[in-house]
Amino acid sequence: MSYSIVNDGATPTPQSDAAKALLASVEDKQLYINGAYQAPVSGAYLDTTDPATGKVLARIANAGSEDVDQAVDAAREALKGPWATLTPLERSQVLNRIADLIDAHMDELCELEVLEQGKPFYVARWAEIPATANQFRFFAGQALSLDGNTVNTSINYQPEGKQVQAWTLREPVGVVAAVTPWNSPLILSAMKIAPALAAGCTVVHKPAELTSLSALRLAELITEAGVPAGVVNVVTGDGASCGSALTSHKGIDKIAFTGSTATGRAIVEASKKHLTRVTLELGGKSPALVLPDADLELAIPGIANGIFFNGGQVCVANSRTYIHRSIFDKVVQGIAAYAESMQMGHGLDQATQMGPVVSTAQAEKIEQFIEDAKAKGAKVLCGGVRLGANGTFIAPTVVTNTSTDMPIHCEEVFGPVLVAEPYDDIDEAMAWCNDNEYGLAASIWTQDLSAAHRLSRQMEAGTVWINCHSMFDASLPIGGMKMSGYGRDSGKQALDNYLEWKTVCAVL
Ligand SMILES: NC(=O)C1=CN([C@@H]2O[C@H](COP(=O)(O)OP(=O)(O)OC[C@H]3O[C@@H](n4cnc5c(N)ncnc54)[C@H](OP(=O)(O)O)[C@@H]3O)[C@@H](O)[C@H]2O)C=CC1
Ligand SMILES: CCCCCC/C=C/C(=O)O
Repeated sequence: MSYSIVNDGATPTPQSDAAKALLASVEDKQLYINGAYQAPVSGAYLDTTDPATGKVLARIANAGSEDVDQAVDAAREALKGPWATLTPLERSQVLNRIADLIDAHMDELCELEVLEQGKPFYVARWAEIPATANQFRFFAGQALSLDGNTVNTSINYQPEGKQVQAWTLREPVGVVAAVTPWNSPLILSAMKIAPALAAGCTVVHKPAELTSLSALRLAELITEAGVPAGVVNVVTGDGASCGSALTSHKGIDKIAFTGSTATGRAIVEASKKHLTRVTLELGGKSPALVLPDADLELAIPGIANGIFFNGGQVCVANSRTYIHRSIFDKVVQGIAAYAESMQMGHGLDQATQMGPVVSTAQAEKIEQFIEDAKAKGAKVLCGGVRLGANGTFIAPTVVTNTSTDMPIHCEEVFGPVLVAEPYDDIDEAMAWCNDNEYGLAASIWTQDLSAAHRLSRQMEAGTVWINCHSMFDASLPIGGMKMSGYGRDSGKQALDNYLEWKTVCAVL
């Protein structure tokens, strides 16, 4: 099979003025602090490029510790009011307005993400950016029901004519550092900013240095919706200086992170100094377990989409699949045919089903996983090649004949690479599913409901899908077990990350 990229990955003309401006000239983008743009103290900037072509789109400010100090000060000041003192209904209305503004700027936000991240337009337009708006809508609803409890205590203290009464209050945890990655920039930012705002917190957001443009635009829309200055601030720059200055800052009360397990560990270390609260949504190596009775009309495209969506750069991607031997050939051939039919191209090309991965470095890393597996005897059923002027396109790949200790089989590749292996015994297959340091997600493909229930209980994963994979909704908590982190984004559970319990015990 020879692979090709439509128009050699050349950039089609975008629709929005914002995207056109990015392609027309290289602007310096500043830090968004206290409701206004300001230059970084150091005057240092980093290039943001289109991964499909390598073209520089803009230069983002590389914030240092003095800039981070200013952003944290602004967020601390904003904590005093009026944001946290608005009524729940007022906060809820503002969150709904943010969602409406995201919808109103849909094409612009999609094109920004496509240009800086590489994703196909349909991924942004039909999944991630609508889901970003829905995070704000969901948490607009949650903002209306931040209830404490009244408590019947057993305190044996009854001064004459008085009684002990106790109750709990929910209060914002304070200033939140939201540190987010490059794979799905806006939706993963919204998963932190929306519940933080619903709880009455203020935020300093540090987006990934590769994909900061859409985060800056979101901050502008948040201000336009009526969020007061200083409530949401954006510090751009590299993780080593800007990210670590933020996550080790004394003025931060809570760190909400999505990204790699290695960086998650560094953040936990940084948080120890001030005992800052941390939630972590980290890497994964999620299995798809296919039983002999699976509906293959669902399973074949479902598993293919579960790994090839967004070029496999999804924390929950089903990067391993264990398929009953009786249907193994049929399933892997079906997935390989799906892979080979995928049109690679620039994300702005409406025909594109798979764009480039985010950077040349990421493409090299993925290529190394494939080459290492080949050298150790793995068989590449399709794909396995790196293409494109910028070397950033990886053809959708299916690999078999691997062993569970090969890096491609047990480590997070974060690219369009599926490991597929046959099994004979379901207990052995379940053991393979759980024999991994990660525990983020899994899927089970069967028409036997009893088996689905039983196996979902055995799976060591924060989310188990049955006859589907990567189904997200703002109402569904997402997060991991084991080395995939702790805490949950999305769902009403996510609000707990941003709220403190206060106990009031009174003699009245
Ligand atoms: N779970 C997920 O959704 C994701 C998983 N990954 C995994 O991680 C691998 C590497 O990707 P990578 O970009 O390095 O991901 P990182 O985890 O390093 O990046 C996530 C965010 O953390 C920031 N960061 C980096 N170092 C620090 C630090 N010391 N303190 C505070 N913040 C920091 C990054 O900044 P900067 O902008 O400088 O990168 C970015 O904003 C991928 O191949 C993939 O396997 C990556 C992204 C998302
Ligand atoms: C419909 C929304 C798609 C969301 C993709 C979320 C990615 C999560 C992650 O990689 O952490």
